[in-house]
Amino acid sequence: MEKSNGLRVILFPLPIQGCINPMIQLAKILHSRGFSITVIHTSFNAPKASSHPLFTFLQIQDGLSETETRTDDNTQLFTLLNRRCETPFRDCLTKLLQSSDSKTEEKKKRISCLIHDSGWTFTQNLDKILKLPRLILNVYTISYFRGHFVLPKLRREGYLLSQDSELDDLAEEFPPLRKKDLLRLLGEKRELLEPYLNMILESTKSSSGIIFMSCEELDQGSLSKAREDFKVPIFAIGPSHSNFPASSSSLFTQDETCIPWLDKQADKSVIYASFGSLASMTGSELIEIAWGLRNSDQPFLLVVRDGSVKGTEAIPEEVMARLNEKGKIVKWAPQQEILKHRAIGGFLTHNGMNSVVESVCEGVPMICLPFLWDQFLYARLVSDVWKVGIHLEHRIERNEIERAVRSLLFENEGEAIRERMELLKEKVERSVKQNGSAYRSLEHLVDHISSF
Ligand SMILES: Cc1cn([C@H]2C[C@H](O)[C@@H](COP(=O)(O)OP(=O)(O)O[C@H]3O[C@H](CO)[C@@H](O)[C@H](O)[C@H]3O)O2)c(=O)[nH]c1=O
Ligand SMILES: C[C@@H](CO)CCNc1ncnc2nc[nH]c12
Repeated sequence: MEKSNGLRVILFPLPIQGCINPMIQLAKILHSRGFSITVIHTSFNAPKASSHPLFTFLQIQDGLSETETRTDDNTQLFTLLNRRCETPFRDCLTKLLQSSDSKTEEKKKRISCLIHDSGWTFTQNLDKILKLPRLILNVYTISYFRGHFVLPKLRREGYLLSQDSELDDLAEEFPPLRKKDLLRLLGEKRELLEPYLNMILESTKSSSGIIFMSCEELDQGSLSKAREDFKVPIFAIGPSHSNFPASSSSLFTQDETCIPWLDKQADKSVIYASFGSLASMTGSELIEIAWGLRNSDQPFLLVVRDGSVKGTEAIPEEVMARLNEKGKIVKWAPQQEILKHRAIGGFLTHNGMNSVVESVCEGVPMICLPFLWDQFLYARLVSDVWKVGIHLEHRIERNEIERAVRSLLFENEGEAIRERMELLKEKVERSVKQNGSAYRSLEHLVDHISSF
């Protein structure tokens, strides 16, 4: 760890697991470069301060009620958060800026900038008052971020298909999505999509720079295009999961019995299945997934997050007994440790950004079952572009899942996928190592922040 460089950075994550993890990771990276870190966070989904004794945490009151947090319209949730947080955030930051002029040793560190999730849009209203450089942390791939601004237009025009046969075709409007993916994406409940995306675009363009946790190796061609689009400095600092694990920022309690259970399994034999912190499914979909895994006759570790199954359908006891012969079902798992484990042979995933990147960094091939939003795009990157996974094509059926597991573990297709995954993993590793493209981008970011 380098010693302090006398500068403090203020971080402001969006309060969902998939956004907290990359922000805490960024905090660890910047801290290792000598920056002091203050994290401002909402009371909703507050990160555990005690897991990060080196950082300062400040909580603001978002005033969200239980029911307001339990919506299936994510855009609505983020819009509401933006409305509720503007005043408490401004007050909190103003106080901080004032006290950093004071003389105590710790507070003397100069606040150099604010880095917030791209989903916070009210912050641009404060630029004039606070006069603090503002950078955006973007948790998407560059390709998704650039591409997704077209969604409101497609929605307005009523993106439709005339022929069933077109469903598998590439969606020219937003490659590498296929038309069927785009239909699913546009079908999501998102009442406030257009105004929200407009505000994200404005806030991004008026920022002092954008940070992506992706890199050129994962986002071929998009980086130069994004520089043209947004006209602000862009830093693609890459995923550095091996140096800075994300699991310490978990909002849920991890089931620690997973690792001893994995220790008893053969090399590359286990399918790990998990679907992130937002996706939900019906009880019968869960049962199809569980039977698909069970019928493959391979050991499996399945995460069923509390609240992720719609309705009250629990897995019937006699089914549970059959599942337990081969599998282990937990509520939340130490995912990164699991993906690192020699016993893991594949990852049945919803393709959230963090899960995909963690899987690539550990070289674990995937079976793709995206549920929403950006997940559809990463699933196509995995299956159609990088070719390091098998896509279930949105069919949640036990036979399909069983077949995918067998192909991945025992057939030529799986062998080829594993070879390509090994190459992709090495490429990304090289990128974050000294003189790699992501490494150099991080150096530029550190210089940029230090220059304010
Ligand atoms: C289910 C489960 C997850 N995790 C960790 C792994 C990941 O770092 C993190 C989940 O992040 P993701 O894989 O991106 O998934 P999720 O939480 O759904 O992420 C949301 O945010 C992501 C980033 O915006 C989006 O790409 C997703 O579409 C969106 O749903 O939580 C665990 O450590 N244990 C678990 O059991
Ligand atoms: C507000 C954005 C950053 O610009 C958070 C990223 N994650 C997400 N953003 C919007 N809708 C989502 N549905 C699931 N995850 C989502």
